[in-house]
Amino acid sequence: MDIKIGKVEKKLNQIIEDEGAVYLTLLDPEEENIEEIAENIKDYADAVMIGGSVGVVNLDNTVKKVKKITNLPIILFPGNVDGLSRYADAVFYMSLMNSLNTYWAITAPTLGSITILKYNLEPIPMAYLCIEPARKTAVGYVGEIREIPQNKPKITAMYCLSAKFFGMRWAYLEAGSGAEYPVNNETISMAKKLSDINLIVGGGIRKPEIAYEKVLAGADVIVTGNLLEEDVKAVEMMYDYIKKAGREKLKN
Ligand SMILES: CC(C)=CCC/C(C)=C/CC/C(C)=C/CC/C(C)=C/COP(=O)(O)OP(=O)(O)O
Ligand SMILES: O=P(O)(O)OC[C@@H](O)CO
Ligand SMILES: [Mg+2]
Repeated sequence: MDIKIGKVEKKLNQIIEDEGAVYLTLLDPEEENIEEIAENIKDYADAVMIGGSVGVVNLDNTVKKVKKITNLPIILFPGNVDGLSRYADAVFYMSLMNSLNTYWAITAPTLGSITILKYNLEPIPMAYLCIEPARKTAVGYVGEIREIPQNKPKITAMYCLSAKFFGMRWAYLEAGSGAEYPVNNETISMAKKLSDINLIVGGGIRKPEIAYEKVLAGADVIVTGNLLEEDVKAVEMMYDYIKKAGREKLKN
């Protein structure tokens, strides 16, 4: 079997090339007003991520609903092997590289691999790196992480380099959903410079100015989740700032 870069990943790469930055919104299948969120993000998000650390139910229905409303690519963001749906387009095929438990680093993705093949989902190979303050969030607890400190940016950068050497094309710098503060700019810029892997940054990004800074620091993709659960109209300004930073990055 040939491993080819699939349609969704090509689209993300194309947006990075043309616009300098991608905006992904994360929807939690647990969320009650999923339709309202989908309706509001459809003109701004480049693609939709769907997933949760705990309590994932009705995933198929959620994916179908979001697909019908938005027509955007749906990328699964599985919190475990049950986070897969045949109705999605792609899946972040992720290893939580800094987990203390090999289950999250390799067993869960391995157990999911056969389902991904059978469901014909496009796997997007990604290192999932949980950075301070992720330990205090759901993913830190569930994923049994060995938290990477923010004042040691080189450690994160080395994980990104390692991911690249392993053949992964993406690294997700995750401060944790609902994090008190996001991954700092120094960590992002060192990770990008050392590894030049496609960088996704998320967790605790609530202000467009902050997303703007993260893109200029080296993030290729910005993810917001909780923000839109709290104020769905915030999506427009978030989009504007991310794309503005993307254009500036392309100029330099
Ligand atoms: C590739 C396959 C099949 C599985 C990979 C499974 C792995 C490695 C999971 C890593 C550990 C984990 C629990 C990840 C969760 C990622 C995720 C869906 C986060 C979304 O945010 P929540 O943690 O649900 O946030 P809230 O607390 O805001 O709801
Ligand atoms: O919910 P927030 O804090 O935006 O985090 C989004 C994402 O990084 C979680 O995996
Ligand atoms: Mg959740």
